Amino acid sequence: MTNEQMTSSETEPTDDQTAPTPGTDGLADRADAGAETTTDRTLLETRDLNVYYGDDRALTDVDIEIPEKQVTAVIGPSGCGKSTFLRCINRMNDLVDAAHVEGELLFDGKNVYDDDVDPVALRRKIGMVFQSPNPFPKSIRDNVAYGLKVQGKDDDNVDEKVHRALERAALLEEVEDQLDSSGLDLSGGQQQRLCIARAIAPDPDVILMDEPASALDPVATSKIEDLIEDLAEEYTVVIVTHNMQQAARISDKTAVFLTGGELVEFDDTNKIFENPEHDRVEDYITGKFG
Ligand SMILES: Nc1ncnc2c1ncn2[C@@H]1O[C@H](COP(=O)(O)OP(=O)(O)OP(=O)(O)O)[C@@H](O)[C@H]1O
Repeated sequence: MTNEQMTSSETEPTDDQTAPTPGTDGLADRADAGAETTTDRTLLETRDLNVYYGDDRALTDVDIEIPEKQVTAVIGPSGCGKSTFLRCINRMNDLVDAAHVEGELLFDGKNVYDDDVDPVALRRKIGMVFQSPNPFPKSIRDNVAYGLKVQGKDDDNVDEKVHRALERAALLEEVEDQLDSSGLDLSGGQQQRLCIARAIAPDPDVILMDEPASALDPVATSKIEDLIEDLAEEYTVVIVTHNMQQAARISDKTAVFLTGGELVEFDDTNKIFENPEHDRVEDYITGKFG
């Protein structure tokens, strides 16, 4: 297992994890830099981003500016590159041998593909939640504490941080009396909120979500949607969804990718759904294809 693989949030922790030395990850510490809450400040930006799997291009010349502390939805038909785009943001595509990235992806002005950026540190600042809830076969407490342990912050405050993350993920009330029970004993919706708590425990700036509610029933989905809207007060959220109603309900901005990995339109969600610029986007939104 490589160092990179160890800290992808899907991966089981091991005993030999070491925390990277602060200040050597190539990334600025936004908290220390005194970053303030803003609404339209760009936090993530791509310039001419192209991604290939072998010779096949999955993303084509993508230029986008994703604002801080808002929900950006990424929609489009199957195979248009939504997940590929998401995985570029925290360099999860590094783990795919065939993947090759060209162009720039700036996080707070820094190209995450620069040689001096540590992808492990990057993934702590840009956390990820996957389609199927994937808690570790460990206690609820240890699932949430996992991110802190990897970060070398397994200190006296760990319980307080676990509580805070569970509260932030709207799960604390339901599990407060069973923190030592297995995370796998929770319902699907609770497991997904546990995974969200695990992602936010290290206090990231960005949370990437790849269809986080697609495996859940309507009640659990609704809770996750409420939570996502809430999280955007504190975090920048980028969510891939197949569900256009969900994108319309919870996002501030929507990016529409179409076949060939082309970003065809990116705008305020209301504009995309009520009056898109491009006929192809309108056709997609109105269900004429995809
Ligand atoms: N690991 C991989 N190896 C080779 N090709 C891949 C890999 N992952 C994705 N692709 C290809 O890249 C293109 C974009 O895939 P991606 O999964 O990003 O699309 P998507 O829009 O997220 O699709 P879906 O909505 O079906 O999940 C597709 O043609 C897909 O077959």
